[in-house]
Amino acid sequence: KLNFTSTLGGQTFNSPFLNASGIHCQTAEELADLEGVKELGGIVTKSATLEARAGNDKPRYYDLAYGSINSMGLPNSGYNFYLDYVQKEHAKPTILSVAGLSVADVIKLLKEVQASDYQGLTELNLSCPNVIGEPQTAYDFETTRKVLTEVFSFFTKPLGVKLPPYFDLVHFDQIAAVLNDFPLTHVNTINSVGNGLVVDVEKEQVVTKPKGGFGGLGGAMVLPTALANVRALRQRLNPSIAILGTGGVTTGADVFAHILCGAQLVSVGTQVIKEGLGVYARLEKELSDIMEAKGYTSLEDFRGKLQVM
Ligand SMILES: O=C1NC(=O)NC(C(=O)O)N1
Repeated sequence: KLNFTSTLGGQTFNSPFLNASGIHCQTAEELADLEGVKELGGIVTKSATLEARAGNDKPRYYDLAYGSINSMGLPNSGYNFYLDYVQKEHAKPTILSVAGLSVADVIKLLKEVQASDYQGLTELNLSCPNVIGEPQTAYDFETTRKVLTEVFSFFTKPLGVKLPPYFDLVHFDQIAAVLNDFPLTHVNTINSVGNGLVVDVEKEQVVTKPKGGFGGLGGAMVLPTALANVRALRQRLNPSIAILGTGGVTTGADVFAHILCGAQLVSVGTQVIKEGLGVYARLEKELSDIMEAKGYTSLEDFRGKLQVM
């Protein structure tokens, strides 16, 4: 039997698989579905904002052979719904994803989480690319430091951050220099590759309505970017900060690659939309087969051990 267990923020995850925040985790029904997926190690909520949001105009999601583009705009039921949900009894650990449209909103939201009885993990989404007029906070290193300084002046529960992809090695150095100054349990990397554009040549038109068709990219096409961000941050962050790998997972080999680059847990988003929640059973089987073929019995046998030439 393979050992898939790991601990994070005081919680035990019996499997390395997570749902990517935003995919099949916005409503009570979707969250109940996730509870029933035995291969899932934990449940991540849709990023919650102070007030409920309808999100951007539709169509705001489009499926591609090589991935997806989305411009959802943080549609969610408001943080009270998700904070109530995560405080209920669950067979799996939960990660409460939260997002603020301003620093003040983030502080107000996290003060409510701190004051609640919730003992699980919280993840601050600093990287949504789709709120019209809002920047991806984590591309502004000074603001990120400012936000985390204020948050950790009162927040004592397990907290991670969801990061956008970076594309410049100097930017990996700069964001790591900020994050290493705070007692984070984890970073979750990557969020979608922001502001891509898909064109329907036959119609001579964009495929999503918000923002003139600009949206976050996910799925197979972002795997190399996701792996680079997992690897670069694993090389730079304090060992006390775990890495959750998100982005581009369609096969067990992709899960293996994320873990080889340093991921402790691995999220699946676009592929859940394409294949349904049965994808987790397939990924677990494929990962297990790869591990057995290589003689590995535990994720620790190869985590973070990517070889360079
Ligand atoms: O952080 C986010 N990343 C995305 O790719 N989309 C959602 C959204 O637009 O709500 N949020």
